[in-house]
Amino acid sequence: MTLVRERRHQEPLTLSIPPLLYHRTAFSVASSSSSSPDSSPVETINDLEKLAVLGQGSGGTVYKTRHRRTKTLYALKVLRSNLNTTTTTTTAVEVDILKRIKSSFIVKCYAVFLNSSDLCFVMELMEKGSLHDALLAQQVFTEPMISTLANRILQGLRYLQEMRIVHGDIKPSNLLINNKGEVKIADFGASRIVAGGDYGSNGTCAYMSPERVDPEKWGFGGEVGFAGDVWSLGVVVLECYIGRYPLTKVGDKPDWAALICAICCNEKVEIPVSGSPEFRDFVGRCLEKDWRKRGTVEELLRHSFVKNR
Ligand SMILES: Nc1ncnc2c1ncn2[C@@H]1O[C@H](COP(=O)(O)OP(=O)(O)OP(=O)(O)O)[C@@H](O)[C@H]1O
Repeated sequence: MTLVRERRHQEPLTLSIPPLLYHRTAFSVASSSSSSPDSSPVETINDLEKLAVLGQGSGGTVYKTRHRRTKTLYALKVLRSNLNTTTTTTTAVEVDILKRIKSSFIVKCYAVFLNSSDLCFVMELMEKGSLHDALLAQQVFTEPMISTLANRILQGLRYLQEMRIVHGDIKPSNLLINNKGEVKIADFGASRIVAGGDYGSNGTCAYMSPERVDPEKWGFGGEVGFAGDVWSLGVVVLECYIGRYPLTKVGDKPDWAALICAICCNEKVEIPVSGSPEFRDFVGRCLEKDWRKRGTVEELLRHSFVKNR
């Protein structure tokens, strides 16, 4: 991981893609209007040359790429081959979701190509990397910065909610930042279109809500998935304020049991007294353990901490 992070700051290195390796398939996603890359869409994967590795996730690698003719920069996420039934299903869900999305609060996907079993997602390049990178670099987040960030994530969640999509994996590495400093939601690997309250069991445990970790104790119902995304937002917001993962204490053994206990036990999450009353109330509404009492996206968008951002 350290190696990858170091490499992203190096001069672009040209990694050529073997010709004819990739071919276009029925997965191709129509690009939408507005921002500049749309006027020069990627027609084949060979239009792109790889410049550097941007990051690595559990399923594959993300590259910085450049369109050979137009010189437009894109991010290219390559999900590794040997797709089994589960990953194929997950990926098909991700592609289906991406096809429907058009929001300035969500990272744009211009096209998806299939290379035998590798899937390549051509995405909007988010030049400043992820919020996770920013936290690792010990960037200090002031309350106004956190408020703007929370407002954007909530607007993205509102858009998804209108489309009946639960993201299911809101966490710092899935929140990307562009050159303008705008945060957008990325990565729909764990997302599910809500049908009768069903939403995925994938996602990252540290940011999962109590009802996802222990549904028997906390119960479930129609809007439970959306409430889970709000919980994750609360964890992210608190993490930006504190500068480290906030639900376990410094010195706690960072094991699975401690994490589950911190998420699911009955005590309220501690919110630093140094925060403003608005900040403390906002985080408290997100990190309400009982999802039925938790703030909704609409309510939180009207909250004084994020309003008018
Ligand atoms: N569109 C993009 N623009 C710039 N950097 C990106 C983009 N997409 C991803 N990245 C970088 O690549 C990293 C890996 O992304 P990826 O979505 O593959 O995995 P992840 O979300 O970090 O982890 P996991 O898939 O295991 O949950 C991100 O953390 C980010 O730093």
